[in-house]
Amino acid sequence: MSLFTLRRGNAPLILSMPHAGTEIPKEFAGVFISDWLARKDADWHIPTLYAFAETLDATIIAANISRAIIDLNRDPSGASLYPGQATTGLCPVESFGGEPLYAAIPPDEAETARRVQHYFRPYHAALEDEITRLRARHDNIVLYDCHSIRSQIPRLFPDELPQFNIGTNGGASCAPNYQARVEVICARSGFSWVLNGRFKGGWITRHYGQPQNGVHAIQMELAMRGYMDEPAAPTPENWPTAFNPSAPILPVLQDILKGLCP
Ligand SMILES: N=CN[C@@H](CCC(=O)O)C(=O)O
Repeated sequence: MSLFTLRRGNAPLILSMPHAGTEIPKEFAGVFISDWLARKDADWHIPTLYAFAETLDATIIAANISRAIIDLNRDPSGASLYPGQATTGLCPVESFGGEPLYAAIPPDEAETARRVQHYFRPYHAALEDEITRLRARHDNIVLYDCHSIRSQIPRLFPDELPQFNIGTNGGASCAPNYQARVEVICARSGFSWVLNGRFKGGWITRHYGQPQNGVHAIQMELAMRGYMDEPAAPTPENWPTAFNPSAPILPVLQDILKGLCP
């Protein structure tokens, strides 16, 4: 089983999809209460939604392994993304909604360290290599971290999430003009949007976003209603729903990536 899928391009644009994975390696058979629960919070259909980025010659790296094994968008030290707020951790022990994931004992320190070595490091080594490769060709590159989440998860946010949630770590992860390009397109799209609202950018955005070194990172958290139906209460019978190939947000995403990759 390959841990991630990599498409190398030559444009100054990398798409990272750390939560695209839905595979549960055999060694985790019986570890979770159910594999459906372990996969429930995946960023469903994200590689399909952004497949058009190949025509821009973007580099695309997408995880194949479920975030329940290890979360590629968390600090490998284990530090919380949002101290004091509800969130999920490096080796999450519960779903976004707070349901316990493990049938028996959750991972201890040694098991977490093993997963970091075996499942976390390879994705980040590949991502770092791609950043280095493209920076050698371009003075400035964009790392666009692709995410999506169900529109309503009361444990994480009280109201329905805006359609487009742009995260730049409070403006620290990219130069102002990159952030502005995305803001302008979202503002004229007619969809709801917010900059550095509930989702400010996870560890990938915060860690790799170094505008002073020509690496501009932006996280885009999409509300899933923009490209798939969302049942009021997901169950194994009704979730995940299919990808909507006529997703109304698709032209907006195309404009955003073209704007970041002129
Ligand atoms: N769909 C995933 N969402 C991201 C959000 C990161 C953030 O909290 O800003 C995640 O959990 O990593």
